[in-house]
Amino acid sequence: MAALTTAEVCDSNIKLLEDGDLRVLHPVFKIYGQSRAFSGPIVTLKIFEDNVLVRELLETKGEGRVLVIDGGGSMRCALVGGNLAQLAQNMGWAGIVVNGCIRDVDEINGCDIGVRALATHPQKSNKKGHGEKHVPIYLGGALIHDGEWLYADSDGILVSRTELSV
Ligand SMILES: O=C([O-])CC(=O)C(=O)O
Repeated sequence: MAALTTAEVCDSNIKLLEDGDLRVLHPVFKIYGQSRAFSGPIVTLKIFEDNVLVRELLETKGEGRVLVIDGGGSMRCALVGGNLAQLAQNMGWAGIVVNGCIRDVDEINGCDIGVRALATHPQKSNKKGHGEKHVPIYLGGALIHDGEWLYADSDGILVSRTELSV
């Protein structure tokens, strides 16, 4: 998205915003990772304090996709750490957005992906494997479907029903 900022997208797509085809996530996410601006097709994941499925997805080829994790906003453990961020980078994911916490922030900030999360937490999550992949999730005030497109930069995060032309 080098040539296109989220602000410009908002300014030039008022109709899409009104219709809900383009949504702005609430400004509650902090910015981590080397990539301050990133975009790609969304893979959704719904989990709660259990990150086994995060690893399962990040072990597949990212192909420029963005993993969007609804972790229920839990402030009690981290769903992504340095190892998973490194894995995401190695597998070609563009970014990870977490409605929840992350840890190993110094390592994550060294990874060549974009990461957004609510906060940091030093404790790891459960490892039972509970959760659902590719389901609709409600995150940052927006309903998000697997396969929609995410655009993030320093100003915010957009979700679009379709790919936006850049
Ligand atoms: O494995 C975890 O639970 C998360 C983590 O610490 C990492 O990715 O390094």
